[in-house]
Amino acid sequence: MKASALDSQRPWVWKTILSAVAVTLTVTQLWRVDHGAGVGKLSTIIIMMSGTSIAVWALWREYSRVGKMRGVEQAHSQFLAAAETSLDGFGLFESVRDEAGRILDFRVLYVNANIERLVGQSRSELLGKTLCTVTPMKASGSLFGRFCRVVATGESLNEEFPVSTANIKASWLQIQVVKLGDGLAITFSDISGAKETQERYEHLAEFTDSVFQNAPFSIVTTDTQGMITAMNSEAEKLTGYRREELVGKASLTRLHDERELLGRAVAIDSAATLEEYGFEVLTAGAAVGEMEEQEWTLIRRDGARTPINLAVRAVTTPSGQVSGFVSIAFDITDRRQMMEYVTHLATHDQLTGLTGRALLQDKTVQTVELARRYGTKVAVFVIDLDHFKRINDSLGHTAGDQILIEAAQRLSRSVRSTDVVARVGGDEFVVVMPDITTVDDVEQCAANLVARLAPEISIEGHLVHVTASVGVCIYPDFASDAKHLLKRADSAMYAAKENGRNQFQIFSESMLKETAERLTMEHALRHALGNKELSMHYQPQISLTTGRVTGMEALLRWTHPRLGSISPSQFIPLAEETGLIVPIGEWAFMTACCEGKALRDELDMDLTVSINLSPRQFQQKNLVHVIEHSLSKSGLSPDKLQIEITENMLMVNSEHVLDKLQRMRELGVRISIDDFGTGFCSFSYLLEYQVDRLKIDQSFVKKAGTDANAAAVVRTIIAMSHGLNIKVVAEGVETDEQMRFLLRRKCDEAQGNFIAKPVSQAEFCEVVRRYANNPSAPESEPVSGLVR
Ligand SMILES: Nc1nc2c(ncn2[C@@H]2O[C@H](COP(=O)(O)O[C@H]3[C@@H](O)[C@H](n4cnc5c(=O)[nH]c(N)nc54)O[C@@H]3COP(=O)(O)O)[C@@H](O)[C@H]2O)c(=O)[nH]1
Repeated sequence: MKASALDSQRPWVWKTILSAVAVTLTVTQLWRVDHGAGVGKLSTIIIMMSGTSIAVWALWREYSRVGKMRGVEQAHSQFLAAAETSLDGFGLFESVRDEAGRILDFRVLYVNANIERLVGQSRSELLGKTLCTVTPMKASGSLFGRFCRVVATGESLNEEFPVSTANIKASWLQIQVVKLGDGLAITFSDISGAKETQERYEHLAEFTDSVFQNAPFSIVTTDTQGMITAMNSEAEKLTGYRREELVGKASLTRLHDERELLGRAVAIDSAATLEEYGFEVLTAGAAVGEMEEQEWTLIRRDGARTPINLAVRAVTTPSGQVSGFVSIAFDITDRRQMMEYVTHLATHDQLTGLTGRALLQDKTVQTVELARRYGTKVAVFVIDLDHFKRINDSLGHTAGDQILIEAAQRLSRSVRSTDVVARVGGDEFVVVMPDITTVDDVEQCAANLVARLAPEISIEGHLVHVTASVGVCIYPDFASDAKHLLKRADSAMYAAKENGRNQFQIFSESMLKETAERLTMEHALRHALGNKELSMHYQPQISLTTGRVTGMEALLRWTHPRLGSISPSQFIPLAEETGLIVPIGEWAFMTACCEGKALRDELDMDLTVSINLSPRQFQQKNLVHVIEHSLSKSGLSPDKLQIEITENMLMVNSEHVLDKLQRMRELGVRISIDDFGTGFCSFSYLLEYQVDRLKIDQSFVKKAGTDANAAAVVRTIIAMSHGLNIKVVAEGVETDEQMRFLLRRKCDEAQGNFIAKPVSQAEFCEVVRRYANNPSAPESEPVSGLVR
């Protein structure tokens, strides 16, 4: 600022400043001071603008005239320094009035450097101009009117307003207008930055509030004592409470189940109230910075209970002090129902709705644990429907399913609600009964189960008679844990089946012994192959047309050094159950192919080797490869190998069985159906799978001479097989009479002890040579002369 500009205005400036002092300035101290220049008075005056002191003004008033002049000049320069260094724009304006004394405008008397910067004009340009020409203010505008009011009333004005004019370098201004003589002292503060920050905060607050209010989950905030301080709309929906009913009035614990809070409390101070200990339980993790979520039960306003997922977080001050908590919750009724549904699906049998195998095992373990603790007994019943497979195959799977459902319902109706009823396999059920007192009770329950299952079931107009075999084992009498309890009840069920079905069997001391023997045998069987205890025997098969030996059935033999010779009917089922049949079967294949080929070569005869394949072997993935490998290694021609399978294996209609049979046929191997007549195979299956040979089951052959029905079965099988161009062999021929019967019925081949018992490879040559030296024409000579 040029000093001359102010100098010219000096008398007025002083007049106005001094009158402004009366209004806005504070005289803070007055002294009387004596100094060399004379005697005077010092006043310290602080001008407050926008809440800040813009000038500290010391007035030294000398009593002498010279001193007076000097003091005025000094005060003048101090004011200038103060105004010029102010961070705000500062200006002095005098009223421009018309003749009637009305204010028309305000003339610029003084502006500081910040005003120059704000309006982008120099001081020299501004001085003498009026406010309405320098700013967008209109003399008719309301702001102008308020300025006039300041002059008229002496009441200062403090306002904030946005700036829309481009030539003013601020977007928001705060003005403080004070009357100064017949004019105004105006402080312009650029508050654009503060406004921007404020706007940002307001925007953020609005955004946060909108997020809070519109969040798709319930949010409830509390203070550190648990008092609810805010809740969003979703919280209102979830709890059923309106905000005003809870905010500032209730603790978060109002929304929780007292017993649940109590149950999860680690330790409770006896003097603590529900609000205190409950809130502590809810926020225990959050208070130490944990981010865990838990499932709780929310108690709604109407008392209804809703499962919720609740996450509680602590709100902390910048210094790390917990200032409150935020609880975020959502309703998990659907999720829980879904989980329950999925868990039910996974743990229950879909057809009958009964407990499934895995859950049964868990429940049995729990029941036994409780019985152990309370010294009670547990009975486990394994129930297997008799001949269910036969019914299923003959009536169809839909009927089979209905029978299973009916059986499940009958069982459920026969037991207490605390008992467990499970379906663990196709037609196998298990009942677990806790709190059994005596063995008599168990017998009664078992008899009851057998009786309740026995009545006929009406299926699609047919009355089906389904019986059941029940095996029972009692804890702790015959089993010390759940695993053995289930296993032994299963063994007892098999015993019931062996005893004739439609009955129950309780696991006993003697069965315990059998089980122990079985375990010994299982252990021994595991080492049989490695210890070279297995061998193959061969039983000749003869043609009933030529009387010649046409082939032999390879049969496994096991001789244990201590247990002696063990029958295949004993160890083959065990090998199947344990899976040992796979390595044993592989060995049997290779041995039979090699020895069979050697016998063919040694005897120089066109002999076919028959080998048995059990159902478990069909599950072996590389079965076809095993056969192929045995054939290539032995050199046996594939068409000289007969695979013997039971007719029920054709009926399972499973992909893996049918595919393997097809691939065996492609190799050139022959397929023979063993024990024919005992299963449910229809002739269409025989054709479909291009079966080469049928073996009439020994039970029919043995009775053929004495039992008309058996004879009819044998006759029918032979006649129908011939009609289908399938060869027939009768097995288990033991007598001359049986042989004659078969000859008369034109059976193709025969096998049995009457011809020769199964013998070792070495003995087989001798048997065949003896037979070849004594050939008999089957039609003319007694067949008993064939082999001895
Ligand atoms: N998967 C495999 N199973 C095999 C194998 N070797 C045998 N087995 C199966 O074991 C079951 C019992 O066999 P086994 O004790 O050897 O009995 C066979 C014959 O000895 C017996 N047989 C033969 N003729 C007569 C007779 O006149 N009377 C009489 N009481 N028994 C006789 O029959 C059995 C042969 O039956 P089959 O197999 O149905 O032709 C048995 O089921 C074998 O299949 C093997 O290597 N793998």
